[in-house]
Amino acid sequence: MVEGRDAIYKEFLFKDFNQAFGFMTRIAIQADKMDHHPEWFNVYNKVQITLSTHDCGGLSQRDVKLANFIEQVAK
Ligand SMILES: C[C@H](O)[C@H](O)[C@H]1CNC2=NC(N)=NC(=O)C2=N1
Repeated sequence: MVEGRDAIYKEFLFKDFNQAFGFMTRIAIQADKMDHHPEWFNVYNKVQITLSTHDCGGLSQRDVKLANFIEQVAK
């Protein structure tokens, strides 16, 4: 969870930038298909992702769905 707002957060670490960006690319394609986009920050091998639904000002099923997809890609 994120302090002070209804959102979920997770940090992912990879071997290098190529692995991190490949991960982001797969998420980006799925996110656009879902019309549900992450807030994220990347430095080299680190990707920090926050999910929330701006349209409802909190969490929705779409955040859970995208989070599950991200977990699968991270495996
Ligand atoms: C206009 C557009 O469909 C909306 O703004 C979509 C786009 N992507 C989105 N992504 C997220 N995370 N929350 C939203 O409410 C949202 N809304």
